[in-house]
Amino acid sequence: MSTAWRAGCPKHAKLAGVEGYLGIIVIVVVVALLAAGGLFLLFRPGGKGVPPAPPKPPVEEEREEEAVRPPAGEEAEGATTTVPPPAPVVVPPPVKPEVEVPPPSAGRMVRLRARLARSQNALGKGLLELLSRDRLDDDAWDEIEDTLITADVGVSPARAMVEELRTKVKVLGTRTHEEARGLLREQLLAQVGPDMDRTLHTAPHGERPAVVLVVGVNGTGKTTTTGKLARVLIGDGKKVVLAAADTFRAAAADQLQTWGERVGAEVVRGPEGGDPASVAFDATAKGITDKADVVIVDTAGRLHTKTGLMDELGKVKRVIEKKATVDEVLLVLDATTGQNGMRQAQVFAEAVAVTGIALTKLDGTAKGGIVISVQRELGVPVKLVGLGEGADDLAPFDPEVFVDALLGD
Ligand SMILES: Nc1nc2c(ncn2[C@@H]2O[C@H](COP(=O)(O)OP(=O)(O)OP(=O)(O)O)[C@@H](O)[C@H]2O)c(=O)[nH]1
Repeated sequence: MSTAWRAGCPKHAKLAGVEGYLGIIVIVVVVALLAAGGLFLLFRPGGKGVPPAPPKPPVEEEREEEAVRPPAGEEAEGATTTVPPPAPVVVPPPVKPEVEVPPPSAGRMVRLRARLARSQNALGKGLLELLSRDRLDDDAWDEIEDTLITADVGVSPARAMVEELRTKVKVLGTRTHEEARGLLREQLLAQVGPDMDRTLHTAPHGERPAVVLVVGVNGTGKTTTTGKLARVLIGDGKKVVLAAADTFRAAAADQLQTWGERVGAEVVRGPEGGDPASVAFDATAKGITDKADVVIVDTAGRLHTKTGLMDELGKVKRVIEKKATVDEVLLVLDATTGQNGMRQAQVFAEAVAVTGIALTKLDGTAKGGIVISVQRELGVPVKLVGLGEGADDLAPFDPEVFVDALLGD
C-alpha cells in the first residue's frame, strides 16, 4: 500500500500520524545518543581537550638520549620537532701546576744528617771503636788505615791521617772515649778542609744574572741537581731561569720543565738534537730580559772524547759569555760510583774549569770518605751534597755537620 493511499483512509491516516511521531522520537533519541557519545569522547579523562602530561622517562634515559642526539644539522629530514641548540661545551682552563714555595736552604744539612747513617756506621763508628782500644799496636793502626781506604778516603789522605793520629795518641797516652772522638773529629775535619771557600757564586752582576753551568756524566743526578738547586735558590728568594741544554735527550728537557713548573722557574729549551750552546745563549738572554738573579744551565753528559767534550762545553761557555759571566761550573758526581766515577769526573775537570762539586747520592753509600778524596784529586771544594731523592734533599755542604754526622752523638 502506497503512502498516498494510507493518507486517503481515516484509519490509515491515524496510523500514519502515530508513525510520524515515532520517527521523530527515534531521530531525537539517536541524535541525543550521538551527542552524549561525542561529549563523552571529548571530556573523558585523558581525552583530546587535556593534553596528556608527557610521560616522564627516567632521568638517566633522558641523559643517554641527549648524549647520542646528533647535532642540529644532522637531524633526520622531515622531523618536525625543534631541538634546542646544543649547550655550548665549556672547556675547563688548563690546570696550572701549583707553584711550591721551597724552604730556605740554611740548616738543611743538619736536618738531613741522619741520611749519612750508612757512612756513620762504616766510617765513624768503626774508627772510633778502633781508636778507643786501650792498646793500639801496628795491626790496629793497619786496621784503621784500611777502614779509611775502604770508605773511599783515598790512600795518601788515609796514610796522612794515621800518621797524625799515631803521634797524638802517643802524646795523650790512655784516652777516654771522648778524647778518642775528639782526636778523630779533628783529623777528619782537617782532611775535609773546613777553610775551603764553598760559597756558591749566584749573586747577579748589575743587570746581568749569575750563570751556573752544571756538568757531569749522565745518570749522576745532573738534571735532578739542577732542579733541586733551582728550589734552593728560589727558597732563598732568588729569581731563576733554567736552560735545558741537554738537547740529546728530550726526557731530560721534560724533566727539567717539570722542575721549573713546580718551583716557578722559567725553562728555556730547544729542539731535540739542537745546539746546546744556542739554548744556553737564549736562556742567558731571557735571564737578562726577565731580570733574573741566576741562570742554571743543565748540559748533556755524553762522555765521548775529551776533545769532543772540551769543544762542546767550551762553546756553551763562550756563547754565554757574549752576554754574561759564567760564575760557577758545578761538576755533579755520584758518590756511589767510587773510583770509576772519579776517573770520569777527571775527564770533565780537564775539559772545563770546574769551580765546585755537587756530590750526589751520599745517602746511598757507606763511603763518605769520597768527600775527602774527590776534593783532593780534583782540587775543588764540594759545595753541595745530595742526600736523597726528595725535592729538598740537596744541601749546601757543611764540613762540621758532615764530620759530626759521621761520628754520631
Ligand atoms: N738517593 C739519591 N738519589 C738521587 C740523588 N740525586 C739524584 N738521585 C737520583 O738519581 C737518578 C738520576 O738522576 P738524573 O737527574 O736523572 O740524572 P742525570 O745525571 O740528569 O742523568 P740524565 O738525565 O740521564 O742526563 C734519579 O732517579 C734521581 O732521583 C741523591 O742525592 N740521592
